[in-house]
Amino acid sequence: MIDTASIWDKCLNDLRYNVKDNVFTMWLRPLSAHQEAQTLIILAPNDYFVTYIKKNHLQDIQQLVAKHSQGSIEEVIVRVDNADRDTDDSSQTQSGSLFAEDKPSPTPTDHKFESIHHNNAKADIDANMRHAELADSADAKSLSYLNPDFTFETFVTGKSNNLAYKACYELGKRQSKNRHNPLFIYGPSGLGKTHLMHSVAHRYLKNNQSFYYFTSEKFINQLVYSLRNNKIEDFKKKIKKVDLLIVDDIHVLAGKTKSSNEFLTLFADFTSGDKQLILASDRHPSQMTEFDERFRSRFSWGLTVAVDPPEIDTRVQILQKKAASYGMTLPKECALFIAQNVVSNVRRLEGALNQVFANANLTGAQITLEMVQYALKDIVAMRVQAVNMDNIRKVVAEYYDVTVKDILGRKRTRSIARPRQIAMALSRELTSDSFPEIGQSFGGRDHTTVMHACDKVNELRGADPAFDKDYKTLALMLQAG
Ligand SMILES: Nc1ncnc2c1ncn2[C@@H]1O[C@H](COP(=O)(O)OP(=O)(O)OP(=O)(O)O)[C@@H](O)[C@H]1O
Repeated sequence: MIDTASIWDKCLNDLRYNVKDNVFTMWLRPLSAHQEAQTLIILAPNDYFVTYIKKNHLQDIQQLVAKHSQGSIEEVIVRVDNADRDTDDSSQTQSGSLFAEDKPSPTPTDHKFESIHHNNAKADIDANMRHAELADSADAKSLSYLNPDFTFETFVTGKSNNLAYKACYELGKRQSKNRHNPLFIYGPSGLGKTHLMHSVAHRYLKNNQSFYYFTSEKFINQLVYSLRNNKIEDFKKKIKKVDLLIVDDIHVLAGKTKSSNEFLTLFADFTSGDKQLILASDRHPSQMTEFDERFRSRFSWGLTVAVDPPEIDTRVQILQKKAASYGMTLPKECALFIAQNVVSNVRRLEGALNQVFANANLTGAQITLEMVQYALKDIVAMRVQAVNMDNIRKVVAEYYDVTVKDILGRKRTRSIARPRQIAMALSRELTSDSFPEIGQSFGGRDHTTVMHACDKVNELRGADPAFDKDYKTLALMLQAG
């Protein structure tokens, strides 16, 4: 029999490579595990950890446990480590069987997390039902999990992702005339490609249409398994029955000749008639040079859409929407601070938000700008960004929704002149530059203009608490950078 410590070590080792370092350090390393009969019990420090692990990592853990225990463990349970507690309150157990339906359990003590837990439990059951429904018509093991939270309703749109959103939304309509086939979505990691594709799949489910969602890795594994067991035709027949085929991370197929050739045969089926194909990749088809021309040209047959890193206001909206979905309130200045410091990846944005909530829950602190700044000090420290006048102008411009060009320009309307004065005052406070140097850097202005700006800002800070708060927020943001 394989011993528990070695199973758990192997799982942790795999998880370390699958998640970001800060997620691993914060959420996974503190877990421990022991075995009771065929059950692996994972112990977490508190209720919030249990909820978080169940929501974000339990499925991966279940798969890894199945792999490393070679089937000797049938169930994984996550529960609070009661070693330090007087009572063994088994009501705090949350479980997820490897093969059967999850068993939702009573909630943690903090009422704010009650709603998260209930939503998750319901979502997990829904997701398992979807799994079960699909398992009737196809091999359940080949199906990736359809994330119940990845829907159009939870997706925040902005300039960076609008086209991709609209293209997917059209596909989700049963009778859409604006279908492009294949739809190819590309962009860097963590920007919502999978979220959008799952959203389409949810709509297909709602319309009683069938689909297959594969990551390329799963597709390859399934293919290899089918080839080894002489079941390749059955496998393809099953896939061809569905209305929609989604293949995530298609770039992973590069260099896998057998798998990519089999994929091409499916490609033909899904880009004709009423069927639909959606592909996602980290780069544009023209940059997929590891694939030969046959693939690259086919990938671009339909519509190719990019998802780019979201703009600051979209990042703020994403944070506030996620916070609301947890039943939490995130003050605007806190959302701005996080969005300012986590710029290019929504997954990391979520990580930062989770870190804030975990911190608030563990310490009982209220969520204020100072608290957020403290909770994210490591993330902020990593963002090495000197406080200089260019940066100050950029941050102030974003905050007040004007452009850097406006700040450097000559317009005197208050909506522009005020941010300009604030940027000058911040430059004076946060850099060692002199009045004349600041004036020079702000479009060649005289030093007296800068002195006047600093006086004005000081006066307004004394007279208007809201103005003072904005100024402090900006100073904090800049210093944190
Ligand atoms: N515009 C958005 N609105 C709400 N949530 C978003 C948005 N963009 C991304 N997310 C969230 O960010 C996380 C990462 O998104 P997702 O997994 O879809 O990224 P991806 O582009 O597929 O990344 P990868 O290429 O690494 O698989 C998810 O939790 C998703 O819900």
